[in-house]
Amino acid sequence: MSAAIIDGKAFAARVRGEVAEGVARLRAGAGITPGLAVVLVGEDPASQVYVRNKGAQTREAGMASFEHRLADDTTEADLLALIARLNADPAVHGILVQLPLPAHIEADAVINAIDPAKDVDGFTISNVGLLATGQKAMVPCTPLGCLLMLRDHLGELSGLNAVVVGRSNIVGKPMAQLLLAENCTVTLAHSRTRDLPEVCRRADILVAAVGRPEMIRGDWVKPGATVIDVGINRVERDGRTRLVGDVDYAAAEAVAGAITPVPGGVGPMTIACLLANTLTAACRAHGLPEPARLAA
Ligand SMILES: NC(=O)C1=CN([C@@H]2O[C@H](COP(=O)(O)OP(=O)(O)OC[C@H]3O[C@@H](n4cnc5c(N)ncnc54)[C@H](OP(=O)(O)O)[C@@H]3O)[C@@H](O)[C@H]2O)C=CC1
Ligand SMILES: Nc1nc(=O)c2c([nH]1)NC[C@@H]1CN(c3ccc(C(=O)N[C@@H](CCC(=O)O)C(=O)O)cc3)C=[N+]21
Repeated sequence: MSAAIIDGKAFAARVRGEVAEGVARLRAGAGITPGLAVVLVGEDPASQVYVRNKGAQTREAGMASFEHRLADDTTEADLLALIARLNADPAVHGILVQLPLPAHIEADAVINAIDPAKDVDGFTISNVGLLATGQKAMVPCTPLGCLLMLRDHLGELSGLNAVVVGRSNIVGKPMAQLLLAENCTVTLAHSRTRDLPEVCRRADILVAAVGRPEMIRGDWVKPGATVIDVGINRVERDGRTRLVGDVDYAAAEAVAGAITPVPGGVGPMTIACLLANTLTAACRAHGLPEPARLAA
């Protein structure tokens, strides 16, 4: 039996459609246009692709997009001054600072300078704390996208064994929090985990967020499991650059019950959730009802 393919690209298009409807209602009803500011420091080519995609999709959803591209040698003080301006700008409802930042800038200081109400990435300590304590927060886009796909595919998640491989602040840890809030039994695995294949084989839900091309083999996957592949890895194959995930897709697909492809899985959902969070932030800023279906 081969796995159902969870079509993140199609799902993301649906989510963006719902966001666009919400934006149109907000503009017509209250005269408010949600605005997203994206800040990119330096020239990282992958980041440039994402920033371009985000800008185009933001405008397509009827929102305002403000892009700030800063030189590699921008000082932390200049970046903090820009954040302060964006915090104070009523046309900006969401602020995203593309990571990683250059090494001479302290990323935590920059992130925590963002007004939590505008922190559409959900990376500030305030939003992290709200999520961890089960309070209303801005939820990080990648884990939120994974959760929406899991709910859509599985319905009820309660009681399932979930294994998240990777414990980063931007993916692994918030993913674990969201699955815990869904009453999964959560294991958070990482580079020091003993016998990772055995740990993975216990998973009804396996989320891979490692950054190592095709590390998760087919025989690490429990038959029938739902596999969410967050990894975006560029590899050279047959003289061409290709995008592969953290999961050996061909092998896992033969065992899993369902699996997300790379590309066309988690990536497009991340951007769709960023737009959803921006709409949510705009609604909250004006005390208006927010789009419940697009939240955690
Ligand atoms: N689709 C999307 O929208 C997004 C995709 N990504 C992609 O997801 C992947 C992960 O990103 P991110 O979370 O930022 O990565 P990080 O590099 O911040 O974290 C990687 C995690 O994987 C763990 N790890 C590394 N090697 C191993 C190993 N051999 N066995 C088990 N665990 C291991 C690390 O463990 P330890 O903590 O012990 O070092 C760490 O916790 C990347 O491919 C990235 O490009 C990221 C964000 C969004
Ligand atoms: N502050 C911050 N927030 C982020 O959310 C953030 C970040 N920094 N830094 C980098 C990572 C990575 N990330 C992706 C978003 C979309 C795709 C995406 O759309 N991927 C497409 C393919 C795109 C391609 O061809 O490269 C897909 O998987 O189908 C991928 C990766 C967000 N990140």
